[in-house]
Amino acid sequence: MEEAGLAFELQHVSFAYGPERPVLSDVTCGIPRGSWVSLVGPNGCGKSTLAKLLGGLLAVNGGTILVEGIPLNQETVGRIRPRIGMVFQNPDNQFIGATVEEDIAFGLEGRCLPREEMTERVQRYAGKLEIGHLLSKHPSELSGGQKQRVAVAAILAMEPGIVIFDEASSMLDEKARGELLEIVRDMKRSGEYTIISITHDAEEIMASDRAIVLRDGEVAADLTPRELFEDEELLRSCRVIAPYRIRLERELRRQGIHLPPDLSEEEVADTLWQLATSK
Ligand SMILES: Nc1ncnc2c1ncn2[C@@H]1O[C@H](COP(=O)(O)OP(=O)(O)OP(=O)(O)O)[C@@H](O)[C@H]1O
Repeated sequence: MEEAGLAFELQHVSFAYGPERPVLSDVTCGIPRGSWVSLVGPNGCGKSTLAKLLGGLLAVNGGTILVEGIPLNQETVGRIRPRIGMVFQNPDNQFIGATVEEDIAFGLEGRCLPREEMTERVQRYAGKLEIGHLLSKHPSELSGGQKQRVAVAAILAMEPGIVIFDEASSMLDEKARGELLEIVRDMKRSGEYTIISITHDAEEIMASDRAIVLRDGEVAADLTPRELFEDEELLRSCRVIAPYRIRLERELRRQGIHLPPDLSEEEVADTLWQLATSK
């Protein structure tokens, strides 16, 4: 693997919270720059712990994490951390400002940016996240989905190259979840970000480039979403349900009907209609 092409390279990473069995015992994997990787696995397998290690919020007990080729350690963490933005599960816990505008500006104040640039960035990222009309609102006036948009705007305004979403959509309703997924899709399309999403959501995994499966403190698999969704044993162990489309394809295969991959919903319906009416 070419080091320069990797946002993260993990070599034999281990971590324990205390003297008990380590949460992560030997994690080795690479995350290419500009890619979108889903981190999946059973509850308690250490996904959030790994996210915190990647974000420099915890330090490894053993092994190495390279961020864009630089070893993450006590000396480099201050330099590396601003490159990495993290969006967490609970939108309420992430709101720091008294208004949306203050909240987006908060992180920028820490960066000591000139006031005009700060104002310009708040406007620009509020516009991108379609929350420009909410800038003067108090968090109590916002829905969960709107708060999560504010959290994303606040992170993106700091212009990180890497963004980690730790179950960021799990507390949102279906509509807000779909909207957040669109935001992440746009981020991927822009080519400006390496994205890591910790998720159990099939749609989200399907939209990503690769899935890294954590189990028993190690990487159990590093594969494409389609490969993951075809592996029923692996899916069960991760507590992930394949998207309806893939489950339908699998059931049809059991009946001897092989649909070509990547058909649109309309094409699937047409193919099934033709099969049904040709008998
Ligand atoms: N601050 C902490 N102190 C001690 N143990 C912790 C701490 N945080 C997490 N753990 C433990 O470490 C293990 C891994 O937790 P972690 O949250 O990383 O898993 P996860 O895969 O993200 O789980 P989930 O899918 O349920 O969110 C769990 O057994 C958890 O109880």
